[in-house]
Amino acid sequence: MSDLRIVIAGAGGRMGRALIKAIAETTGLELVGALEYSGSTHLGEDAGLMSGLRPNGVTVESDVAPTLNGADVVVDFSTPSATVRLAERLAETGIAHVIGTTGFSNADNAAIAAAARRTPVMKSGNMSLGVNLLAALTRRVAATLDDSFDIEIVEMHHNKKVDAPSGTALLLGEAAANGRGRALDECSERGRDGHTGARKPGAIGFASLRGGSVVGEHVVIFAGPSERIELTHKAEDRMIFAHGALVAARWVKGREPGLYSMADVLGLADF
Ligand SMILES: NC(=O)C1=CN([C@@H]2O[C@H](COP(=O)(O)OP(=O)(O)OC[C@H]3O[C@@H](n4cnc5c(N)ncnc54)[C@H](OP(=O)(O)O)[C@@H]3O)[C@@H](O)[C@H]2O)C=CC1
Ligand SMILES: O=C(O)C1=N[C@H](C(=O)O)C[C@H](O)C1
Repeated sequence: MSDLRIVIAGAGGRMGRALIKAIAETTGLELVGALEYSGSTHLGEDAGLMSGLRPNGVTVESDVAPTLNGADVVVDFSTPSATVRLAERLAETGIAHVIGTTGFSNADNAAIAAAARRTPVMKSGNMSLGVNLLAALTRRVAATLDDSFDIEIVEMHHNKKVDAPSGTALLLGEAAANGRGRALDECSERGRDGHTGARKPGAIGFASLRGGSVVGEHVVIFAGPSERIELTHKAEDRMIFAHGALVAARWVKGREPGLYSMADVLGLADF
């Protein structure tokens, strides 16, 4: 008997398959649907077999409406445009939405916030406990040190990642900006190249490296006069994101409509 009926969106991707495995390993969770886009080569496959498991009788589909039938929550690690479309559909149904997708534009974020006025949405650029604790620490350190400590965020990911900076780097940047009492949009410096001029005081800089099979590494650097603090997180297995997303799925079911973060789920909002 399951207590949570889950649909995975982006089912054929690296995270989709990790989530299908994590659901199979977790008591009380049931996979009731697996969504992919209409041109996907995975359509019609058994979701268990696709994920390296035994067949589970759930077929990968592109048709959203029947797949949602009876679901409590959709866990979505797909693409920004697919996630925004799904958020609009879920707002009509009241089914909860856990969003791990990254790479959203400001317009995408506004559309998701609008959907969250009608259904509960938990959205985070990183679902791991470690990164969300790192974000809380980053906010505290940024608030403690003044602008004589420059903040730079460096991330490295595998060579298949399509967005930069990573969602996690942006989450850490938001935390740092929040600690300094600023909006990230007003102080972020991205993609430096050529004659950039000296660094602006109070800026938050981002650098992205891509290569090999790196699951995800983030360093927040506070570079001051003659000393430097570096806060680091290294993800060694993407199952940490899958397990975090499933904790969020249990937490978000039955909440009031609203846009929640992983800090809410983990009780770190006032850390
Ligand atoms: N928040 C977090 O903790 C984490 C977030 N992520 C983010 O999750 C997202 C997915 O990552 P990852 O699994 O590595 O990437 P993948 O490219 O492996 O997976 C994305 C999947 O979504 C599919 N897809 C494309 N369009 C649609 C659609 N319209 N409906 C449903 N599925 C669709 C893709 O199909 P196809 O390949 O055929 O195009 C693919 O199977 C990224 O944005 C990534 O940054 C990743 C890890 C952790
Ligand atoms: O694409 C990935 O792989 C990851 N994406 C997320 C991000 O953009 O930060 C989370 C994690 O670092 C892995």
